[in-house]
Amino acid sequence: MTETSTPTAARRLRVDLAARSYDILIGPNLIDAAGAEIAARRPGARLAIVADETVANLYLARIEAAFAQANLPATAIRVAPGEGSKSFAVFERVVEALIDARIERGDLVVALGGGVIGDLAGFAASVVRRGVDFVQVPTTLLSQVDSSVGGKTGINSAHGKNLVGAFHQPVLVLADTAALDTLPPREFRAGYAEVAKYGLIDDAAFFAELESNWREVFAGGPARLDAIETSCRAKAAIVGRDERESGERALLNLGHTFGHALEKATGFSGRLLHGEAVALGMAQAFRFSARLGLCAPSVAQRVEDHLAEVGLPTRLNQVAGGVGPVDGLMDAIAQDKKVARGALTFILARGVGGAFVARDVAPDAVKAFLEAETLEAEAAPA
Ligand SMILES: NC(=O)c1ccc[n+]([C@@H]2O[C@H](COP(=O)([O-])OP(=O)(O)OC[C@H]3O[C@@H](n4cnc5c(N)ncnc54)[C@H](O)[C@@H]3O)[C@@H](O)[C@H]2O)c1
Ligand SMILES: O=C(O)C(=O)C[C@@H](O)[C@H](O)[C@H](O)COP(=O)(O)O
Ligand SMILES: [Zn+2]
Repeated sequence: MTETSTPTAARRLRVDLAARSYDILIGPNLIDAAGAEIAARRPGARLAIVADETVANLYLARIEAAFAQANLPATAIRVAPGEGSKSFAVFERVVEALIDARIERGDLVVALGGGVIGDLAGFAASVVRRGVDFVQVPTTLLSQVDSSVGGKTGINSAHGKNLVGAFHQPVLVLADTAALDTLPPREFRAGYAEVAKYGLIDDAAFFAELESNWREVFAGGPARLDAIETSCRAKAAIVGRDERESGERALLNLGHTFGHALEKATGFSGRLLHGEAVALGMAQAFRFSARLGLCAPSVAQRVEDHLAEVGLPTRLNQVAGGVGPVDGLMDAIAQDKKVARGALTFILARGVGGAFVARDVAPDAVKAFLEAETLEAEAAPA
């Protein structure tokens, strides 16, 4: 896709990946500008919009109108909302629908929705005709600050989270911040976990700012826009240096080794949203770091306090229906994509903003930690 100046007034960042570089535009009402933005870059393309039913009911007509105005013919493919759509069955249906719509190599798939849709539609785009380009139009906080950027796409397996997928970068990201006005509070909160993650990884000043100003971020306005931009900038920088997670990109997995195991244990269901699992997983990563003597217990407490203050879960007893036995969690952890020759990798921390990739973490230490966490949950049921 050729680089172009944007027809709309929006904040613009760039993911620098040589021939796969692309823009991230952030601002209100970008859905209405999607036609002009895409036509400026890919005139004459045919589009297939993938959306879940909830997002389709809210925004499909508007984006279709924008595409019609820019003379971009578009078909729509609807799927059920929720993590369950990151499945082989739904993936097959989307792939067949894209082929049926005669989406060719020069055309575009448009992922309109949250991270589920971005991961699913992006993966479908990566395989149809051995790869067609796609555009991310993220409509949740989580997808605007994280999943729409970086090119990880995929679906879940019975063995665990995101175990089938591909690296396939989008050619453009249009984050319409006004779409967040219709997002349910629980979903906004879940997305906030990934915002806080950037502070915890390597930006202590950002985390401190969030501790002071999180209410403004939740309320909307400039603080929210700033938080989205800071998050995208942090992710774009890491992805630009390590597109395929051979090194530092693994830092973006802070909280995810525990979190993905918890998502599997709760059946990839609405009992625990991805962002909620990440919040709990980050609290656990810091408590585990403290247990290993890597950071002070007060640091882990500070992290937990902030996540809890915004209403995110930080302890196992807050997961509706529980998470089952520790052996089930350990099985899921053994399937984590960061495992190398059977050795476990975790993202641990020496402090707020001091995350690092810890390779060859002893399974016995992880198990003992999870047993302690489980005992504590059983002693204090919610
Ligand atoms: N590829 C990556 O780098 C990456 C990064 C983080 C997370 N993820 C994945 O993203 C997924 C989670 O994404 P999510 O939290 O966006 O979930 P989601 O896509 O399921 O969206 C959450 C819910 O909000 C609804 N919704 C979306 N936009 C809305 C809007 N503007 N108004 C009202 N309702 C709206 C959806 O219908 C859905 O029910 C997980 O599968 C996770 O693994 C991927
Ligand atoms: O982009 C990344 O890299 C991340 O790890 C971002 C995570 O927030 C995201 O949930 C990602 O899908 C997890 O990646 P996975 O490789 O552990 O499945
Ligand atoms: Zn995540």
